[in-house]
Amino acid sequence: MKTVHRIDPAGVPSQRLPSDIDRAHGNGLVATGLRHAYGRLTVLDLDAFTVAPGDRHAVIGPNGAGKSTLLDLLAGTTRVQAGAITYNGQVITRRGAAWRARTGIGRTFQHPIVYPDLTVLDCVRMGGWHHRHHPDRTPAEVLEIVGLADHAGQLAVTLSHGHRRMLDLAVALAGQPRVLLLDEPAAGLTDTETSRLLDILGGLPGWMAVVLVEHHMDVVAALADWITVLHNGRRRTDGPADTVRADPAVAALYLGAGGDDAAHR
Ligand SMILES: Nc1ncnc2c1ncn2[C@@H]1O[C@H](COP(=O)(O)OP(=O)(O)OP(=O)(O)O)[C@@H](O)[C@H]1O
Repeated sequence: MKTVHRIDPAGVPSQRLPSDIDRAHGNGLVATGLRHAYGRLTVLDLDAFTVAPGDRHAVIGPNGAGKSTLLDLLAGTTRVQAGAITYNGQVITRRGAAWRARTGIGRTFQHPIVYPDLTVLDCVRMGGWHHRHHPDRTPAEVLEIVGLADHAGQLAVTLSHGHRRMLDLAVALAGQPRVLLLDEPAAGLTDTETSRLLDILGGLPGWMAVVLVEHHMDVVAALADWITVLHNGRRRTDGPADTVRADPAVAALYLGAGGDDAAHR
């Protein structure tokens, strides 16, 4: 199994230590050979992706690199076409998003979905429905954490963009994930909101693994200890966050591919 993780079809050896990979196999999320295509366009072709407990793993890359597709496949919101996903040693490739959420894989969305008829509190209740009898935290406590306690009775659809993002995070947290997948959580946030987000994410328990897709490098710098760089659906490189962020080739990738100048922020 280890060999699979050390070989990349593009010839880029992963820098993940075998001990990390072993940990992920026993008690984490492991994807191997994920390929995804829309029609004839292959948008993801990833040899391996591992998330061990407590990881703070950022996935970066220019627009269209396949980052959201990867999260969708890990969360089960998109069906796996090729490849395999295991979680805590159990094959979950064919399991749907609701099953995965109940089992501990939570996510937020690049474009949060808001139910027009539900209050903020009810949305969080829905997120934690499978833990309603023995929640680690009540929905009201989760709202307190994300700073939305004063908005509990408000219709979710009336929230500002920044508050919708916080609600999306609250819904995910109410599900008591062991792996939290975050799709551009800082997109469109003000500086104050971003700083609040960093406080919230920085305060997450150490056992919770976080996978962060993000263009804002300051957010990545604050949270990630490991970075995978995707380009055209493939793993361009991965490694410790400081090393990858300092790599001139990574900055060039953003600028050269017509992405924003995120690598410099
Ligand atoms: N439903 C779809 N139908 C066709 N093509 C799609 C669909 N969803 C995504 N794509 C394409 O797949 C590729 C990867 O998209 P994806 O959203 O995963 O990239 P990304 O790295 O998350 O980009 P961004 O940073 O812009 O959000 C893009 O070329 C995108 O246009």
